Parts: sequence; structure tokens; C-alpha cells
Amino acid sequence: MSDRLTLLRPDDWHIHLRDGTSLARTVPDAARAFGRAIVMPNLVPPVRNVVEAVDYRQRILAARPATSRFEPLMTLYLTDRTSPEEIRAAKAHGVVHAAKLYPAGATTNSDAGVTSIDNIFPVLETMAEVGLPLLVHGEVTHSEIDVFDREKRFIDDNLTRIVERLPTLKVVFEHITTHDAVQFVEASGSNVGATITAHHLLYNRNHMLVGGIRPHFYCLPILKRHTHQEALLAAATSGNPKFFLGTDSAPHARHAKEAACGCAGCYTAYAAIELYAEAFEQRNALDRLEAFASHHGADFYGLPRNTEYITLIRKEWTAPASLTFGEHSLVPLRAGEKLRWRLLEENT
Ligand SMILES: NC(=O)N[C@@H](CC(=O)O)C(=O)O
Ligand SMILES: [Zn+2]
Ligand SMILES: [Zn+2]
Repeated sequence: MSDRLTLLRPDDWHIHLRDGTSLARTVPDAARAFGRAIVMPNLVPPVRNVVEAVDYRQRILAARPATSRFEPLMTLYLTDRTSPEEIRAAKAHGVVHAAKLYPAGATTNSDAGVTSIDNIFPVLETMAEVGLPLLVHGEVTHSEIDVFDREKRFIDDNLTRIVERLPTLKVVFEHITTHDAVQFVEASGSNVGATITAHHLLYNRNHMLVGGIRPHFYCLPILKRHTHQEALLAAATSGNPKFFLGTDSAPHARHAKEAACGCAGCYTAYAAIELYAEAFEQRNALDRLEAFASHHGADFYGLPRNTEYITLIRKEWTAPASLTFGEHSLVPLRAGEKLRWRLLEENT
């Protein structure tokens, strides 16, 4: 088996870059391998309109390494008050590539999210009409629903209804974690796709909970049982163009993760493509990585594929124990452990 892997430059279709001093960490890390990234809007306050998206994009561009051509693709955060006019304005402007549905209370910085999807059907209709994709954090939030069942319940209670009522709306079911989500996406039309993270391909809930509770594996949707991990691996390596790369790299400072009530999110951007390569290699599917990482997402969004290439080499290295993150430190996924692949950085 070859020790070099050359791929068309991949894109990340789901990333959290945060803001302020965090950008000095997150933007160069994303730009080392990815040509573009769909930038999540869950800032405090969230990115709710085109003016805020344009300003945020400028702050990201200012944090790019000097020679980088990394392109942030901006998104809007849907609230109960988002208007169809805002959607039209965003589409007309051009920097906004999608709008994100966070059920209120489902995840980090989702308090301003949507309290009931019935409140946003007029907005979703406008999105379908103008061709702006809907990105979904697909979990219900009712306290009586078990945290491991929240994705499945979201499909049954909400996503099925959205897709039936708006058959032309492009929908990305973000960071899917279950066999149920894989089946839903496979059974839907070509307007429905899904992102899959590296950590949900590499890990299951045993990694988080056996032998001690490991806060750096805690993310939302939460890691599921091994059979779900297997379903995600099968989907990602299947060659089906509905499934594409989205890291959901979501940094939280060390003190916010290693706490009595730790934040949800795993930081993978520093070695994301390497982690995906490892997952694909486990399935003997390295030949399928390029399509998943570099073709399917661009095709789904109707954007041109990248034209440059990157090279990964099989070379063991040790992930840093911690990274600088503004005035704080950040413990990345795999901290202090071995990684099997490494990006040849001269390509970035
Ligand atoms: N995935 C996570 O666990 N956290 C994300 C939010 C999200 O994508 O749900 C974050 O912004 O920290
Ligand atoms: Zn999410
Ligand atoms: Zn996310």
C-alpha cells in the first residue's frame, strides 16, 4: 500500500471558527488543508443577517495566513424572527451560502434558535424558492427524550415533515450520528445530504465513557453505540454523493471542557484530513476519501470543485497535548496520542 495519498484539495462543509482572538487558532488550522469551509453562525450574538455575515467574513479573512486563499462560506442563524426578506437579501448578496436551523437549546449557543419549526415555514419556503440550502442540527430538545434518542426523534417529528412539505429545498442533515439518519438520507431525494465528522467515524460512546469520563470526546450530537459508528463508516466510504466531509471542529477552552458541567464540542481542525484518512484506511477505503472530502460537498452546494491538490504522507507523529487559543489553551482531539497520516505542509 502506498505511503502517499494525493487528493484534490478538500473542503470542510461544517466548521466553528468562533471569533476574536480564537480566529488566530482556528483559521490557519482550517486553511492548512481545506480550500473552503461552511462557517457556522452560532456566535454570541449569532450571525442573523447579511450585514453580520459580511463583517464576520472580514474578520476571518484578516486571520488567514499571508499566502492562503482559504475561502469562508458564510451562513445565517435562523431564529423565530428571521424574515423571508432577510433570506432574499442574503441570497442576492452572494456571501451567504446557507441558513442554519438550531432548535432552541439543542447545543452550544443555540438559545436564540428556533422554538418550533412551524414558526419558520414561510422562511423555508423562501429558501426553497431562491435556492438557499437549509443546514440542520437535527436533535429534539424535550427534557423527557433520552439524549441518545434525540436525533432519531428529530427525524420523526421534524425532518420528515420539512422534507415532505418542501421537496425542492436543499437540506444538509449536519453531523449525523445514527444508523437512522443514514437511512433517512439514503431514502430521501437528491436534495438531501449529510455531513459526517471524523470523530463520529473514529469513535463511539465507549471511548468517551469506559474507564473514566473523557470530556474531550463530549460533543453534540453525542457519540452513539458502535453499531451506529459502523453505519456512519459504511455511508462515508460508500461513494454515495449524499455524504460529505464536515468536521464540526468546535473548540472550547480547556477549562470549559474539563469542568463539572463541560461544554460540547471536539477540536479536530488541526489534523482533520489526517483523522479522516485514518478512518477511511480502517475500512480499506482510502480510494474513496477524495470523493467524500473533495467532490461531494461542492457538487451538492452547486459550487465548482477545487483545482489544487494536497498530499498526505503515512508518517506517525504525536498530536500536541495542547494548543494556544487566545489567552486560553485548547486540548485537541487525540491530544498527546499518535496520528498515522500527516499533511505535507508545503502544499498549503
Ligand atoms: N458539536 C458540538 O458539540 N458543539 C458545537 C455546536 C454544534 O455543532 O452542535 C459548538 O459550537 O460548540
Ligand atoms: Zn450542531
Ligand atoms: Zn457544529
